[in-house]
Amino acid sequence: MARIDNRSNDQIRDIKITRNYTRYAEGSVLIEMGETKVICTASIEEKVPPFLRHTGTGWINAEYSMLPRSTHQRKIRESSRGKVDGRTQEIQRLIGRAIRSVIDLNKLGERTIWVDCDVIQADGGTRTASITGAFVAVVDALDKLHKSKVIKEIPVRNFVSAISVGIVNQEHVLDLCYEEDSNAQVDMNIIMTDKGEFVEVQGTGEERPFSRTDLNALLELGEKGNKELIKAQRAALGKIADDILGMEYGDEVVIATNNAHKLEEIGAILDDFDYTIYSLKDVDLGGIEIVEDGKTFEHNALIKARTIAKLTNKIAISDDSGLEVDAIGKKPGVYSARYAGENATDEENRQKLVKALANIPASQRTARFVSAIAVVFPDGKEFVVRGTCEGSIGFEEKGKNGFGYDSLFIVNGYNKTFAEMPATIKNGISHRANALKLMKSEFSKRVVR
Ligand SMILES: O=c1nc[nH]c2c1ncn2[C@H]1C[C@H](O)[C@@H](COP(=O)(O)OP(=O)(O)OP(=O)(O)O)O1
Ligand SMILES: [Mg+2]
Repeated sequence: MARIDNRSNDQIRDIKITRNYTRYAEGSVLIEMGETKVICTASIEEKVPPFLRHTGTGWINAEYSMLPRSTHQRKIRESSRGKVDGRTQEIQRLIGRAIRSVIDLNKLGERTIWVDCDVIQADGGTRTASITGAFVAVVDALDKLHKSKVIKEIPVRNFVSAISVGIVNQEHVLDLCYEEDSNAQVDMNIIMTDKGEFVEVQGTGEERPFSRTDLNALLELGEKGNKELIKAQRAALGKIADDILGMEYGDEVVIATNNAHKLEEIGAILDDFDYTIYSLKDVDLGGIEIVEDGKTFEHNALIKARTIAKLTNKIAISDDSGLEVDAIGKKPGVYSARYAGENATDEENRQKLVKALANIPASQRTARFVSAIAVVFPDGKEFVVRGTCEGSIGFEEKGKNGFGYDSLFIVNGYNKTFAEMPATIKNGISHRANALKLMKSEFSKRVVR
């Protein structure tokens, strides 16, 4: 049977979230779910209820009300009646619990956020719309506190939203309007986080009991609806949401290097990295020439990753690395690959280094490998980290493993060159390993999976 507004059973109403709707509150949102419209504000008060005084912990309190003419018949103001009715009590407690569940109250500090949800037009789902809208208002209020440096970070652990589901005319439907709500056999409100976890499920067999199969179907609908609501919250909050949640970028990365040895090492070190790793060959860019004209490892790494992210529209990870030898003013540095000239082989570079250091005594042959790892995302966001490995330069080559300057680089504490070690040892202690470790931790802060 068709729904009264012709939606499919699993379709939410049009949602619109307008931020900064009124002027004075720290957070102010108009949320519209179809014909249901609620103004949600979040106001900061620099004190807490008595039970939290001197604990350093904050609080969030919610109030809810409906304007007299938000409904078909005028509803008498609670202030005129002189008391808050049971339904209002229940709803405002629900809103408070939902918002508190995703906020780190310790990090909020000793202050209260007052959430006010005022329904200006009711067409079903006012409590769920209130929660979805209030969350956005609270984030805006917290963002203001953060921007004015009152709090060190925005203490939001998760996004939270709410939607109604129910059984109407024996069918499972999502996001009931008033007409459907008043004819529902089963009525349920589902509050969920962006992680797909439940905060609260309130379900009632108003007209008849419901089965486990019904319940499963309703939860399924609730999950779908909440996903869409959280998408709308994210879109409304833009960059603030990205900073809290990180970005979603898919699960493919390209290693932006033409050096097969580096590729192998990076692949081995990123063995536990939960992404599908591609090389330049896999994306048909093998052999691409990128001009590395930066003055630092970091800059060159960014140049390489930016180019490949742009060409592939995937996350690009690059490495720019080299050797800093103290006795010759940290040379060859960013010129390590071209030390003996443009297109020099590893062999030629090593021979040049051995000659340049011929008269330098053992004690003055200290050096370090440096690796800058850059990550550039398809939308242009980027970061770069640096790892190093300390050692010294031998008088002659030793060992057969590895590549580049490995046979000349004696690792501190090992008394062996990188070329004398198995790859598994090198990949646990190298400049590249150290940089990639930092990369992984920065990466996970910026990305949601
Ligand atoms: O673990 C290492 N063991 C030995 N040598 C190393 C290492 N790590 C970097 N190196 C040397 C090789 C090259 O002479 C230069 C990197 O130059 P660099 O431009 O970053 O790499 P590359 O041109 O070979 O490949 P690409 O730019 O496509 O990533 O430092
Ligand atoms: Mg290069």
